[in-house]
Amino acid sequence: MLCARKLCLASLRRGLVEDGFVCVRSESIGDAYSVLKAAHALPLAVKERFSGYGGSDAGKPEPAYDGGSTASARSWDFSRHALALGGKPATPLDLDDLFDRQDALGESIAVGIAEAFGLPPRYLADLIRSSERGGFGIMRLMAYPAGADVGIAPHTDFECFTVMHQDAPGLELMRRDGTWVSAPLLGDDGFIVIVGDVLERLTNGHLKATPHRVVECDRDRHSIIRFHALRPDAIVAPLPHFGEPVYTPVSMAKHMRTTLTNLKLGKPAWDPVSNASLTATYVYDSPR
Ligand SMILES: O=C(O)CCC(=O)C(=O)O
Ligand SMILES: [Fe+2]
Repeated sequence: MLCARKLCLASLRRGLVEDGFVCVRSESIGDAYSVLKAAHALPLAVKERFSGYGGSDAGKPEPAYDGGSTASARSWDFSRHALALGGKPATPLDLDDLFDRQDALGESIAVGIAEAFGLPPRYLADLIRSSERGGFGIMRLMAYPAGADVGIAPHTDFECFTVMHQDAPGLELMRRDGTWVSAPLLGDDGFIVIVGDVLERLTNGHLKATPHRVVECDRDRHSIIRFHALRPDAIVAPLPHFGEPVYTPVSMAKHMRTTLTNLKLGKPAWDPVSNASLTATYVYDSPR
């Protein structure tokens, strides 16, 4: 008979391979949405003083991942690693406690994914955090005003995996068969985990980065997103037991730099014709 742990790992594996996402239960998100709403309600002049705020109201719109649409998303972004752009403070918020809780959940998920795919249990967990400052990657506290046509255009996330929470419907995920499904509302303690570009590359395409988008909402919507990235110097290359490599090696830092620079140059991250991510399969001529 299969033990509970094995069943759990088998359903994690099946969900990530076949659907591209899984739902997990954890500690409640608590009062994070009241912090988020208060931060979004700050006057524009205040928001402009912080590097971590982005939105068209502050002249820093969310990139058009598909090269054409205008996203309504506004976001307070926070990271413990390199987000102090232009010498401005990142946010007026104290987000350390939420970030720590996200780190703890991310670590459990990283161990689960490693075990589910036959890797040493701490293989990913040790790459997604530094011992001094905690987890890599960015937390986003997002707001989508009611009524816009596009909340956020289709894309895949550039990091290893993403943990998502929403307070209203709007997030859609593309399944492996190309159909879009609405992400479920899971209550205070339920989170959606999706695959990022880095996990696709590490598994040599065994897992595919999960395309997702936020569609028009008829009421204000908020979400709390956490990207789990690898340490910047980690080389992302297909692991040997996933067969003959079909992805080129690249450092985490270079993958981020390349995807973000391309977006700034107007090169989309998503191909609306083939309905597929462009970033997950970038070909690199050198890892750094
Ligand atoms: O708000 C959401 O649910 C999705 C946000 C997202 O996809 C992103 O920030 O990359
Ligand atoms: Fe995303």
